[in-house]
Amino acid sequence: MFSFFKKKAPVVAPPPTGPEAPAASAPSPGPAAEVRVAAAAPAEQRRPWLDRLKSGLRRTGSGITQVFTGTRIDEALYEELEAALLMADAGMPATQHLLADLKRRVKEHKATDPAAVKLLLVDALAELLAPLQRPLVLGETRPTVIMVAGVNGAGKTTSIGKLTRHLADGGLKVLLAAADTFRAAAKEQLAVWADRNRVEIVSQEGGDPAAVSFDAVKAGQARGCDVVVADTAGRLPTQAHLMEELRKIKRTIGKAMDGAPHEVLLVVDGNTGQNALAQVKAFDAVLGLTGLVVTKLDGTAKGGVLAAIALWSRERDGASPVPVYFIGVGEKLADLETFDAREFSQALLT
Ligand SMILES: Nc1nc2c(ncn2[C@@H]2O[C@H](COP(=O)(O)OP(=O)(O)OP(=O)(O)O)[C@@H](O)[C@H]2O)c(=O)[nH]1
Repeated sequence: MFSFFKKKAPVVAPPPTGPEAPAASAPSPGPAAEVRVAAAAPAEQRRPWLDRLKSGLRRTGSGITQVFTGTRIDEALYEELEAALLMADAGMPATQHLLADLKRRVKEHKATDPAAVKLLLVDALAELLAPLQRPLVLGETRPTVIMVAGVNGAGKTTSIGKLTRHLADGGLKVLLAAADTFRAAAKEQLAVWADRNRVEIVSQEGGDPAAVSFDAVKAGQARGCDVVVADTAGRLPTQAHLMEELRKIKRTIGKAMDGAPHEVLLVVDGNTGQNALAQVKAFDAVLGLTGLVVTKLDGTAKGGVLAAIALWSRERDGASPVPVYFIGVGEKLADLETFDAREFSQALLT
């Protein structure tokens, strides 16, 4: 379970008075909303999630943990580990990074048995993944505008649905922009997930996705929404015209509200392994990503891609790492959770 917790008391601007007050029709940014942070529930409430995460990651983890069932720490063990990490789609740079770091730790701790080395690998992986762990913060502006992109079937709509439920449960007013104007069922899918009573949707079948997003942001401002989430149609990064369309959606959202979108999220299917890393790089080059959601880590043998994303993220040209806000291990509401580097490493390897 995770919730959106209040971080600090609301900063309420005094209502404008006197001759400088803006005309009633002028758009007003309104008072700053309460800042909310996607935060994990207390440890004991998180236990069912940990069990799901552990079982979801079993296929990725088993190949790696098998390396540590022997009795000796020798070059053969490291070679096997290298092969296992590559099989898990960690990629060569992250694999080399982890091996070098692990050897250093083994020396430092004078570890003498494979079980102890495995625990040192948990530490090495947790440290590599740590920069990806950052909570999603909402409410620094009102509305906070979140644009969501990804390839077809990555799990965008499902993840938005789950996220929206958490937001609504946290008492936040959410408006969805069905900017996936290609797929007729996309709007209905959003509506089903998002609890019709509490979440409003701006859509326009067959319309221009940039126009839908613009209207949604304007509607979100006018209706005093806390969050506007724009769901875009799936596309491959090789489809230049569709990537250009994404750029246009982002630009148009910026015209509707200064500084928006405040978050540009990419949803990637963890089951696609190294391909997911290629998607992250390509979408980042076009959009400038602020966060990731990694879905379908259940049942995949390629969950090592998170290590590859972490290494790329840490070396990202002059920019801060792109955090993984949420990971998904199934289709149910409870299967989407905040990402925790140590929790992930432990679930994978122990
Ligand atoms: N096993 C598993 N399935 C998931 C997960 N997240 C989403 N799915 C499923 O993946 C399928 C595609 O999800 P959608 O949310 O429709 O994907 P999308 O990215 O919106 O798809 P397009 O709009 O076609 O681009 C659905 O059947 C989801 O239930 C996950 O974490 N694990």
